[in-house]
Amino acid sequence: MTFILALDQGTTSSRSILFDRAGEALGVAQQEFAQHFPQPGWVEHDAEVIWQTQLDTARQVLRETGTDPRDIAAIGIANQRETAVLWDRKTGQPIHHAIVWQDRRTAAFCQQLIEEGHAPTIRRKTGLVVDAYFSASKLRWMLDRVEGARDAAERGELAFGTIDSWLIYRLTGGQRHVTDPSNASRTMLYNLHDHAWDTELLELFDIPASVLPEVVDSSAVVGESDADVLGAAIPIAGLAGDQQAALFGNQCVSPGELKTTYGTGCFMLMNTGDIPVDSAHRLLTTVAWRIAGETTYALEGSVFIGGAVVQWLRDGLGLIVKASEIEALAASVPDCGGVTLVPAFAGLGAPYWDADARALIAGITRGTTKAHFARAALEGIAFQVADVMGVMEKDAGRKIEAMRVDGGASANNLLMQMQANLSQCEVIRPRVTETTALGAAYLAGLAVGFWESQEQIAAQWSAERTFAAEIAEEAAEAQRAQWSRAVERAAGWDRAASAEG
Ligand SMILES: Nc1ncnc2c1ncn2[C@@H]1O[C@H](COP(=O)(O)OP(=O)(O)O)[C@@H](O)[C@H]1O
Ligand SMILES: O=P(O)(O)OC[C@H](O)CO
Repeated sequence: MTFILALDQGTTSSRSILFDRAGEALGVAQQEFAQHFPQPGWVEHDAEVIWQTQLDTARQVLRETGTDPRDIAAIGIANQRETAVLWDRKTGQPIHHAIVWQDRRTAAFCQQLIEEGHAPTIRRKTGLVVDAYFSASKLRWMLDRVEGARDAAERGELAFGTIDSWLIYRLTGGQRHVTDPSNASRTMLYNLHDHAWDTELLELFDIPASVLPEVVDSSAVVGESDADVLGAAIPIAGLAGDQQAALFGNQCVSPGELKTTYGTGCFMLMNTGDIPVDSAHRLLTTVAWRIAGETTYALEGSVFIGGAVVQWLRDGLGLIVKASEIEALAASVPDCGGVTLVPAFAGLGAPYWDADARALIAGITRGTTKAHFARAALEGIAFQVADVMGVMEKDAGRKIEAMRVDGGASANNLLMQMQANLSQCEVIRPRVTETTALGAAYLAGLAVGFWESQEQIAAQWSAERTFAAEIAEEAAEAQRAQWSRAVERAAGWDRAASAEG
């Protein structure tokens, strides 16, 4: 048994990566898939397409590397989190498009929960801020709005899952309906302290317990792939939300270690060990992983729009053809020329939690060019991450001196330098930036003895490049003050768009 197959099901693409025992990626297959925006603020995926693209890429990577599926020791899965799928247990068919984590359709319902005073209880039980981001209100919406769904659910005919559950259900030919605590802790239905679905919350969201998956460890054999799917029955032995998988893959395994993943969104997670630390600044308390029944927790700052702003410059404005072109365009000007871009396309996440904020570009003058827009877009990503780091430092009670990074947009040197400047810390990029897939592979490989210990894995991590701050603290503070003025103007912009449709 010589390989681990990692499935990295992200917001914009499905990827399959084959890893060897040295933690090296031997092959990668990737497919982007359609994003559906049926109404302003709504974001959906076709769950069937998610499955098909994931399956195609898995088959492709095996084919292209000439790998016999019998040589795969285990499958590990990392997935976009919170995105809710509801399917028919008998047919295995989704009864509605998946409602994506970025979707704001349930913002009004969440506001109502806050006004009714439920936020403190929800926070205490789940570690989450009440927001449309999480799965519970999305699931409730489907049960209420899809004809016949609630009755079918009451009869036990429907299954709910985040993307991990959905993929495992399909991989096992409908045999297994499971999730792990890192994913469960993003639903707003999972009690962090009881390590179980919470009856009171199920009642509050009007969710029948019959739709829920069984919660299993993040690193354990939870089933086998159906032999017809990949050509052999392969143990499925690792599963985690993609951000937690990246924390593991980037080897932030000791308390206090943190990373930020720059993908569609940006997610900063700090390992807090076996303590579910409560944030005083609206960061999320979340499960990092559960191994052999032992839960590790993390504090998280979630930024909804990261690399997605680069996609918008590419697809929405047509300023670039490929995402990677943004670096040269942005570097062609020495600064943003006074332009600030707040990319609040889907509201603002941590630390603002403002569902009604909308994007704006401020400070445009007659001399503004597309290069200034490109540079302001990158800075907008870095400013948001700097905001999150600011509150993470307050919660941690110390200055953060260094942060590991990963994800697609971490390849951008200019962005990483901006981050080091604005956050006044070292930004450390590892040799392998596919840490999400690697984390899932490690979780799976540990469960089947492919890797013997976490120590063996830790030895595989190494830095590729470190970015140190090149501007003085006062200059960083001045830039951040300007950013804050722009954020104030984006705040609460679109109250109407959040009305529940
Ligand atoms: N060189 C780059 N500079 C800035 N952003 C980039 C660059 N390359 C890719 N991206 C952005 O990174 C994201 C893809 O990263 P990835 O980690 O694959 O995301 P996800 O897992 O969310 O699909 C896209 O939003 C893309 O626009
Ligand atoms: O698809 P990504 O990598 O941007 O991750 C999305 C997050 O899991 C959403 O919480």
